[in-house]
Amino acid sequence: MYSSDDVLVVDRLKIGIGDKIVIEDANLSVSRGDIVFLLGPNGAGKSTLLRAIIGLPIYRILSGDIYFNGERITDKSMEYRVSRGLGLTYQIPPKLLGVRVVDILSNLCKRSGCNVSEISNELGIMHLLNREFGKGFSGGELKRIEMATLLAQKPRLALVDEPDSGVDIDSIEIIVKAIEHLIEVSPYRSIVIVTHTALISKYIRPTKVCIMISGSVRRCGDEDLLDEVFSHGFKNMA
Ligand SMILES: Nc1ncnc2c1ncn2[C@@H]1O[C@H](COP(=O)(O)OP(=O)(O)OP(=O)(O)O)[C@@H](O)[C@H]1O
Repeated sequence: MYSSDDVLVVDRLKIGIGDKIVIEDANLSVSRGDIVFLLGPNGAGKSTLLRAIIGLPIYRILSGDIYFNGERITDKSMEYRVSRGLGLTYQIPPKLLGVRVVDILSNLCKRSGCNVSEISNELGIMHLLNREFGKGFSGGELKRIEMATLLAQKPRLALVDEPDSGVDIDSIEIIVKAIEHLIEVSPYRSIVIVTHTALISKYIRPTKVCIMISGSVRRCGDEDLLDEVFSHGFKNMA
């Protein structure tokens, strides 16, 4: 069903949070060289899908499978998946709230062999390094810090959740450069980006656009699908 070129395969995934079914029968495949944009209305389950792929424990896999680089990772821990090279915007555990940004980046760089100053310069966050993670950042500052934590993981495949939301027109160029950098460090030259806006597509052309509605991926196509969404919305795709 899937080709040997596939880097990530999500096969008929059903996800529950508590008693609620949030993802129903979701399929997604990412091949070498794929720049995948995942779009969909609010509450469709896009963030949940990314978090289930990375393996955050509250997202229970009820059925279906996830394969990364040919290996079935459905039952593997988040730590294992990250060690294999999957990366999602860093989710700060509550016990680390209050830790300085520089300490979090240093910790990630120690593992991956990156350079905190280089990454901080790239994202323009040098002046934020000594502030506490999770406290009082503007939306745009937070996005740049999140992108820095993702770059610091040097993931083989980055899953990027709404990098362009709440980001001003000047900062979007910084975010776009970081995304290009993530594609460069990916041995597959692949990435998955959840986005709501056309803003990012002005700079980065998707090779594949997928539409998620009510917990399942309804359609995938080429970048022309973006025009359809921005002209007609998601109504006709349900
Ligand atoms: N921790 C949680 N507990 C209960 N319900 C949750 C939880 N996380 C997500 N959900 C629910 O799962 C559904 C999908 O949410 P999700 O955040 O994945 O959607 P989304 O497509 O990313 O939306 P948006 O575009 O608004 O960011 C929503 O109905 C949401 O309320």
